[in-house]
Formats: sequence, structure tokens, C-alpha cells
Amino acid sequence: MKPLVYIARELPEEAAEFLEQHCECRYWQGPGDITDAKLAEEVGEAEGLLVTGTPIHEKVLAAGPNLRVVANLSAGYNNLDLQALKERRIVATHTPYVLDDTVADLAMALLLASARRVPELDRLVKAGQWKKGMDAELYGLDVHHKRLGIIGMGRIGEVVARRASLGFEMDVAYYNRRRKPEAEERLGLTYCGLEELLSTSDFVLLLTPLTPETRHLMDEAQFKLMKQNAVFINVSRGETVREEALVKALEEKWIAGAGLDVYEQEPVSPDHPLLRMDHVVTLPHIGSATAETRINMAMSAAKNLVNALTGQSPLDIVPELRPYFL
Ligand SMILES: NC(=O)C1=CN([C@@H]2O[C@H](COP(=O)(O)OP(=O)(O)OC[C@H]3O[C@@H](n4cnc5c(N)ncnc54)[C@H](OP(=O)(O)O)[C@@H]3O)[C@@H](O)[C@H]2O)C=CC1
Ligand SMILES: O=CC(=O)O
Repeated sequence: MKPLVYIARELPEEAAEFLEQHCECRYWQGPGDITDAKLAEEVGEAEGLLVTGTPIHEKVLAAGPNLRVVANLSAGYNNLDLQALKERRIVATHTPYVLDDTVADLAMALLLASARRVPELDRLVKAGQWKKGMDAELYGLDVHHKRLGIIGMGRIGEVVARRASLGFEMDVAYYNRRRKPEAEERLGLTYCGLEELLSTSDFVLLLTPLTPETRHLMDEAQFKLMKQNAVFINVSRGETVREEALVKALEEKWIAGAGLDVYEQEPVSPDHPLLRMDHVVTLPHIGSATAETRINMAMSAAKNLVNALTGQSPLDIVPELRPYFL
């Protein structure tokens, strides 16, 4: 008999077909995105779950007594209560690696767009406001040969660093809890403490996972350390930044601008002050959103799910749970 799995989101055809071959599949039918409360009602006898971002905590797990695996279709997995999963011996997986290049491209796009004011100037031209003699009003900031400080030099950070240093001849500094001597050598990185990184970088890119330690890692004190002509880019999770502090930093011109893919509340409210600022470039959490990469992520999540249910070791068990399942 095929194992029953509950799929809490839409999937590309390839991944749905693969899952149908190996599992009996039930799907969330909407309307809208599933919530944790709805998932608790739906999980029933399922042995596996496939989710993106839905909070998975004790109440959801308790509602599914047969659960053996939760496959998260994303690299970040801050939606998972790892302790509750561990206590119930339920394995959890995520989808790292397959999206690294795509997310790194998006980080560079945000950086360039913010520095050179691309969306703002696009709006200006389309509104018919381009006039002769306004040249100086359109100036942006150089990217090449500047210092990029990356907080969270992991899989994606390294790919951004390669683009920035080889493509734009930037000087790349990073801050992690642990140094990475091999990556320093290979990519020509400079390691520095957080304060030094913030006070010396022209662009600060946040790429840590969201954990209790990184929640509000960027607060007033951190924005105050940044240079006045520096730009802040966030591609990690919204809650790594205290948004009120970011708004203040931008309003009071402690920093020159920001490029954001993620927010404390998503979708961000239409009346959020960040959306009224010309020196902020805003994207709707689309770091990995290309057709090819979303297929690869879905296939990776589906394979992790099937492997776990058929007694093979899933490739991408979340690091904190690996010691218990490998
Ligand atoms: N916007 C989007 O669409 C996407 C966003 N993401 C986000 O990006 C995050 C990073 O992804 P990825 O590169 O694959 O993850 P990795 O785990 O490979 O890298 C994360 C890095 O952050 C560092 N880090 C962790 N905690 C801290 C801390 N407290 N202080 C400083 N550094 C820290 C780690 O180093 P160390 O342990 O040594 O500190 C590690 O090098 C994901 O968790 C996700 O939230 C990912 C994909 C798409
Ligand atoms: O935010 C996206 C992810 O994959 O993590």
C-alpha cells in the first residue's frame, strides 16, 4: 500500500506526478494559503506532509498521529518547531543548494537596483517626468569596487560573494559565528566582527537563517553603526530586522537606502511606511522564484518525502535533526 501524504500547497506537474507514483496524495484545495489550524484539521491519517512556511508545531503534529516526515519546500525552516519534531521522532527536510544561484542573482539584482535607483527612475521615465538638465538628480551609487558586507556567509552567501568579487570587483567582508578559512582563501573574503562589518561596508546583505539568536539582529544600534551612504539589503527573513528601526534609519537618513525581499508581516501591508519611500526597493519574497528553480525545489522536497517514507535516508534532513535520524 502506498503511504498517504498531505500536500499543503500547489506543486509543479513534475513533482505532483512523481509523488503520485509513490504515494497516495491528498491536496489542500484552498481558498488561499493553508494555515496551521487548517492543517491540523486536514492532516488526518497522513504519514507525510509537504509544506512551505506553514507553522509546524505540537498542535499540528498531535493532530496527525501517523506522521513520520515533514518535507519543507524551502531552504529556510524557521516555521518548524524542531523540539516538537524531535520528541515525536518525526524527521524534517528542507531544500538547500538547488536555489543558491537563483537567490544569489536576486540579491545582486536588489543591490544593483537599490544603488542605481532602477525602480524609482523607471517610474520617473514612464510618468513622463524625464527632463533635460536633471542629470544630477538621477545619480545613484557605484557598486563596483565597493565593500559588500555579508552577514551569514553560508551556501547562498558564498554564491553572492563570488558574483560580487569576480563580477563587480567588490571587496567582500563577512560575519558568521564561525570563520570559514577555506572560503576566505577561495573567494578572497575578509572576516570581521559584526560591528566592524556594519561600520565599514557600503552594502550590507543579511543572509542568516531566522533563529532566536538572529531575531531582530538588525536593530537601531546596528543601523546607527552603518555608513550614511550605505545600503541595507535583506534576503533572509523579515524578523531578522526590527522593521521599526529600519524605517527610522531610512526616514532619518542614517543610511542611504534599502532593498528588501522579506518583511516582518508577509504580504506586507499596503500602508506600510517602507512602501512610501523612494529610496527603498521592495520585492514580494521572490528570492527563489524562477520557473526552473521552483521545479527543482519541488522535486527536491518530493524526493525527500518519498525517501523518508520508503526507508531511504532523505538527502536534506534539517541540520539540527540529523544526529537523530542518520
Ligand atoms: N528570500 C528568499 O526567497 C530566500 C531566503 N532564504 C533565507 O536565507 C537563509 C540562508 O540560506 P542558506 O545560505 O542556504 O543557509 P546556510 O545555513 O547555508 O547559511 C547561513 C549562514 O548564517 C550563519 N549564521 C547562522 N546564525 C548566525 C548568527 N547568529 N550570527 C551570524 N551568522 C549566523 C551561518 O554560519 P554560523 O553557523 O557559523 O554562524 C551560516 O553560514 C535561509 O535560512 C532563509 O531564511 C533562503 C532562500 C530563499
Ligand atoms: O524563502 C525561501 C526559502 O527557500 O527559504
